[in-house]
Amino acid sequence: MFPEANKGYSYDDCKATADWLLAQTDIQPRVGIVCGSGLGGLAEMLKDQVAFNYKDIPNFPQSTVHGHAGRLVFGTLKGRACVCMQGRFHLYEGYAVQRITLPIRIFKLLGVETVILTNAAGGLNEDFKVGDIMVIKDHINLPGFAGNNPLVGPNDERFGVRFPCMSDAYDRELQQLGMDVGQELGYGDFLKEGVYCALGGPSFETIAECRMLHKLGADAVGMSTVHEVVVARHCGMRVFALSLITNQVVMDYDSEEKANHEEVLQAGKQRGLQMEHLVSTMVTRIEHNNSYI
Ligand SMILES: O=P(O)(O)O[C@@H]1C[C@H](O)[C@@H](CO)O1
Ligand SMILES: Nc1nc2[nH]cnc2c(=O)[nH]1
Repeated sequence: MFPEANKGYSYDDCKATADWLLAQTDIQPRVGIVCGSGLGGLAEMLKDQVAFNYKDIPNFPQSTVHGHAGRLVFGTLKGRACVCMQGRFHLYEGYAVQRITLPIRIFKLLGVETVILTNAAGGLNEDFKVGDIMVIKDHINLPGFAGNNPLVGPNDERFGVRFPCMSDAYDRELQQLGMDVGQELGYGDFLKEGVYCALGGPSFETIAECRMLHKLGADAVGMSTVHEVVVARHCGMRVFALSLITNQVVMDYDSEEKANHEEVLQAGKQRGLQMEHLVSTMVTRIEHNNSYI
């Protein structure tokens, strides 16, 4: 009934992977971080690192995209225990959506309560500039519209309910905290809020598609994150997510601009440090405020 590739990720399989990891580190993370394209530098900030290459972790897929190192790093960020995916998986790599979201369930079984995700995205909102950081307030899951939702298949109640609510997908207190921390750090000029829309990729959008997504209410477009968010919310973890606007999408037939992965990685290099600083400061504040954790 379900594709072969989706088999083998039962609760027990996820538990086996989580237990395998926990047996090799004393770090018990409460915060799980997923780094987007070119944004893996955050993992380097972790102290007392215990790192695993994805190829060595039972059941883990492999990273195949430039800018996604393929390491799971445990460590502490300003004293708080974290686990960080230095590289994520995408639909366009050929993995089933249930497979690319497996690490999120492993986060849950490791004891993670809050998930922080970053991504690189194209700006649809005409007020956005390259280098802007967008606090994600909501998403449009276009692969999900077509039935490609990570929760398709038998539901295991140990993870969550059959029909999870998504109207509160992005934790409102964490969004506010993100905006406050960004202002305190002096990022006001390039800190935005908005709606992220995910497509399957790997082709970038046509002009007509960008115009349509803009009309639908999306502020930024990418190829990830929403599947991870659905799985994180299904199993009750809180979510905070940031997009780095790495390029302006092309909306005009007279434009000579062409989206490409190199400019995406380049924008990550230019704004990476500020993204890392925002996330690490968020992590500190989550620790200091018991209402968040
Ligand atoms: O993993 P993210 O969503 O940051 O990666 C984006 C989407 C594509 O994988 C890639 C395009 O340049 O960057
Ligand atoms: N789909 C999509 N993903 C991106 N990731 C970074 N920029 C873009 C973009 O313009 N479109």
